[in-house]
Amino acid sequence: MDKVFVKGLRADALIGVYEWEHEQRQPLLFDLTMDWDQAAAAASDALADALDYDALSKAVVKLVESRPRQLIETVAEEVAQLILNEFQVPSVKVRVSKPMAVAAAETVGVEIIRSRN
Ligand SMILES: Nc1nc2c(c(=O)[nH]1)N=C([C@H](O)[C@@H](O)CO)CN2
Repeated sequence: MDKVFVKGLRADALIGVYEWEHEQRQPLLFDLTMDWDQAAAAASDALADALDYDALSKAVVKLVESRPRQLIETVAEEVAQLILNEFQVPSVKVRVSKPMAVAAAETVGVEIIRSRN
């Protein structure tokens, strides 16, 4: 299957289980990979036939920054469901990195793959 991807998408989120994390926004970075058949877009050269990665990226940042959450697992699931339902994508891989979470690590995170029923 063809893919559309977005790498290193940043959203400044209220995210975490600790008290300070409920008040201070911190960056989350998203790597998103969507299954998407490119044939129609390539033939028509029309954005209407493509998966618009700009619109998708803006929708993801808006969702992530909209309200506080405790776990990055929750964020990953919500982002996956948004992409599946709002952009009619058959399958998506969502990788969420939280670079400020563990001082001794470059980054930590979770990765999920979800498909439409
Ligand atoms: N699997 C997870 N482990 C932890 C999370 C998380 O979201 N998922 N969150 C925290 C804290 O918020 C941490 O990031 C603060 O540094 C701890 N473990």
